Amino acid sequence: MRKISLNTPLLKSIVRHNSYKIVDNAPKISDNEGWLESLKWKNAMDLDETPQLSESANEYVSGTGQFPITVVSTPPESHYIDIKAPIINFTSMKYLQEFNKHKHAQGNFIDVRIVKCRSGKGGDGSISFFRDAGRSIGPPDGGDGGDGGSIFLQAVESLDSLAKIKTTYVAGDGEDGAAAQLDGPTGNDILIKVPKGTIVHWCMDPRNVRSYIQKELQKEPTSTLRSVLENNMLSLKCISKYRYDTEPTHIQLFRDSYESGAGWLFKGKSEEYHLDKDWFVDLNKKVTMYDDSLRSMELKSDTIPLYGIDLDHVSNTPICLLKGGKGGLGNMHFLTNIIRNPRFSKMGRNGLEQYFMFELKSIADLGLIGFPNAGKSTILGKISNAKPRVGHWEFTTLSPSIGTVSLGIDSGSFTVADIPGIIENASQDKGLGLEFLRHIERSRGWVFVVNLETDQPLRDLQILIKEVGGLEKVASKNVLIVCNKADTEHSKDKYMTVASFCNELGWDHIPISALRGENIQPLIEKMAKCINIQ
Ligand SMILES: Nc1nc2c(ncn2[C@@H]2O[C@H](COP(=O)(O)OP(=O)(O)OP(=O)(O)O)[C@@H](O)[C@H]2O)c(=O)[nH]1
Repeated sequence: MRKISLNTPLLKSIVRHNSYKIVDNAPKISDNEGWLESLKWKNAMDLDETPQLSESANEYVSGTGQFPITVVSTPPESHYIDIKAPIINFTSMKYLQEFNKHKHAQGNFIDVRIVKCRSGKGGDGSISFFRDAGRSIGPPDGGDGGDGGSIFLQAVESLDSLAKIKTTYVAGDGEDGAAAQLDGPTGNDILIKVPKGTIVHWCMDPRNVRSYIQKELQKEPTSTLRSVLENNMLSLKCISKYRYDTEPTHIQLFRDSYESGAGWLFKGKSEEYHLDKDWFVDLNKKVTMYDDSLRSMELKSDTIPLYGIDLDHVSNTPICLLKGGKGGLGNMHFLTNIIRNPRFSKMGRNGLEQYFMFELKSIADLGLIGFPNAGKSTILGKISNAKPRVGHWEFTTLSPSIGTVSLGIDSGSFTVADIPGIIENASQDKGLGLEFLRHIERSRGWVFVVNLETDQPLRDLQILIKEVGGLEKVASKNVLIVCNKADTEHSKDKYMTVASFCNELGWDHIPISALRGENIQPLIEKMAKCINIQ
C-alpha cells in the first residue's frame, strides 16, 4: 500500500493555506440587503397582534383543579382576556403558615414547593471587523450572541416526592458573539425532573404575598390568613387556547426586554451620532420589524396554562416552561451598499423570571377518607403491600402512603392511598386541614372509613362528606363505605344505621374488622368493583 507523506510540497501548501484561510460565513451585501428589504414587507399578517399560543404550548394539558374566575373584559375592548381571581389560587397556604406545627413530623415527604425559575438572557451581538496584513479595516465579521438557556419540565417514574426540587433554578445566559463570525455558545438549559402526578402552576412571588398579607392583617386584625387570600383578587392578562374565544386558558407573561427599535450597541461613535444619520434611521426602521417579530414569537411562547401544567404521565419529551432570550445580531448583518462600516450590533433579549408552585397529587385508584383513628392505616396494611404506621393515638398518619392491592395472578391490581385523618372544620384549616385531599382528588373512587366504635358513626360519615365538599362532589366519584371495628360493642346496630343511609344513596357498604382481618377479601372485591376492575 502507498504511504502518503505529509512532507510532499502539495500537502504542505494545503496545510499552510488552510491555516491562514478563515471560513467565510458572513452574509454578503446582497444577502443583507435582501433580508432588510424583506423586513420592510413584513405586514400585519406576519406580525399578527392577536394574542395566540405557540404550537407546543397548545399541547400543554391543563390541570384538573379549576377555580372560579371573573372575566373583566375581552377583546375587542381589551387586547387580552382580563380576569380576576382570588389570590389563594396563586399561592400555597401551607407555605405561608408562619408556624406549621406538623412540619417536622412530616419528615421528607414534600408535596408542595414554590420555585423561582429564570431562563437565560441572549448574548450580545459582536462589533468586529476582519483584519489582515493588506487592509487596515476589513468587512464586518462580528458574530451573533448565543440564545439564553431554557427551563424544561419532565415527569419521571423514579421520583415519588418533591423533596429534591430546589427553590431556585437559573438557566445559563447565552454568550456574546465574537470576531471572525463566531456566534456565542447558547446558555445551558435546565431540566427539572418531577414525579408523575405533579401539577405546575404559575404563582405569585411569596415575598410579595407575605408583605401584602401583613398589611391586610394590620388593617383588619379580625381577618385570618385564609380570609385575606380568599377575599382579595389578583388581576391577570390571559389568552384563549381557542383562537378568538373568550374563555381564558393561558396566562400571558411579559418579558422585561428592550422595545422594538431599541437595544443597539455602539462602538466608536455614540447613539446620538447614529440617530442623526438618515442611513441609520432607515436601517433601524427595518430592524424594528425584526424586533417586532421576535417580540411576537416571545408572546406566543411566554404563556402558562391558567390551571397548571398537569404532568400526569411519564413523558420522553420535556415541556418548555420558560424560554431563554434570543441572542443579538452581530454587525456582519448590517453591511450594505450604503453602510460599509457598521459599528453597531444588537443586544440579546432578556429571559424570564417567574415563580411556580409545584404540587404533587398522587395518582392512586382509590383514596381512603376517614376521621383520625378510624383504622385507615390498618386497612391499607391488611389489603396491600404497604406498611403504614398504625397507632391508637390520632394523626399517626402525617403523610400519604400508597399501597398496591393485587387481585391475584392474571387478575390485575389497583392502588389505594391512605391520607391523614380529616376532622370537623378541616375545610377551615382545623387539624391538618384539607391539604392532603389533593392526593385523592384524582382518584377514581373514594372509600369512606367510619369507626363503629364511636357513638354516632353515621354523623361522622355526614361530617366527612360535608368537609370534603358536600354530597354533590362526593357523588361525582365512585363511593364505597367501609364500617371498621365491627368487632366492638353495639357495632351491628350502628352498622345498620349507616347501611340504610347508604342504600338510599345507592352507595355500596361493608362491615369489617381490620384488626382481626375479618371480611378483608370481600372488601378487596368491593374495592375492585368500585373502580370497575373485576
Ligand atoms: N377494635 C379494633 N381496633 C382497630 C381496628 N382497626 C384498627 N384498630 C385500631 O385503631 C387504632 C387506629 O388505627 P389506625 O389504622 O392507625 O387508624 P388511622 O385511621 O390510620 O388513624 P390516623 O393515622 O390517625 O388517621 C389502632 O390502635 C388500631 O389497632 C378494628 O377493626 N377493630
